[in-house]
Amino acid sequence: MGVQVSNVSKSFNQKEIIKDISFTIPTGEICGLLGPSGSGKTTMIRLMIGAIAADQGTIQIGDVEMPNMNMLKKVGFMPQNDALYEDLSAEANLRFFGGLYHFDRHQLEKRIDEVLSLVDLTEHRKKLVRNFSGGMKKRLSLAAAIFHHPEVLFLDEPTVGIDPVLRRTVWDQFQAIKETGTTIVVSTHVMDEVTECDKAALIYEGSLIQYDSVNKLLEKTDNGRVEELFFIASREREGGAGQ
Ligand SMILES: Nc1ncnc2c1ncn2[C@@H]1O[C@H](COP(=O)(O)OP(=O)(O)OP(=O)(O)O)[C@@H](O)[C@H]1O
Repeated sequence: MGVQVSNVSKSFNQKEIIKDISFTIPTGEICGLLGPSGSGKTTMIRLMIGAIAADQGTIQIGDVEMPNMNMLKKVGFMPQNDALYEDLSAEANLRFFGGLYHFDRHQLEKRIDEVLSLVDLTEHRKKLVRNFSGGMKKRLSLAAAIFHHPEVLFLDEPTVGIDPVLRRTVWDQFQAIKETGTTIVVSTHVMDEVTECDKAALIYEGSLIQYDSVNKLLEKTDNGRVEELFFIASREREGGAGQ
């Protein structure tokens, strides 16, 4: 399923945080939401999953307008701060999250084995999450987010705080999930990660400054680095403010 964002705006306390954003993510692609800290990436994800309602505009997943409770069964979400139970083991966490999707006992245990293997945590399944490293927690959160075979997966800064080697492993896992036909929306402020994505939405101070395939975006730069597009936007803002 694809995602369509049409003229979406959102304010908090009279301050416009998302400013008239539109873009369309085709089915089965990885779309990066890139932007500096505070630019509005998390807010955009919360709008897309229907956790908050837009003030203006519409968001559709497939042909269903969000927020929509039924669509949540087809959507996976990995929040920025891991929503795991520290006092439970990895497998007990998954049993809890899996239980929310009404799997029967046999399916539940089978799926726990599958997702633990996918994120390479099988040998740590009995360990309490409290004793997990940051990277292990990220991988377990990913396992929970994909547990119910979502058709669209939203990942909010999934690689924050994990080392470069593990980052590679995590991206390999996202690519493997994409190969199953899942659409992935992933926010990051690590500009180099754009090359892992098919498309990227560049968000700056709540505005969408660019949306295109990653190849085309990089062609717009002199040095092949996407940061340049943010520098240009920032200079244009400053120039505009001075006029
Ligand atoms: N519920 C809220 N109430 C008031 N302000 C909010 C709320 N949620 C977000 N904001 C503000 O909106 C702006 C964008 O925040 P958001 O978390 O979407 O940015 P971000 O790009 O995800 O940043 P980061 O990478 O640091 O997580 C920030 O100024 C933040 O303080």
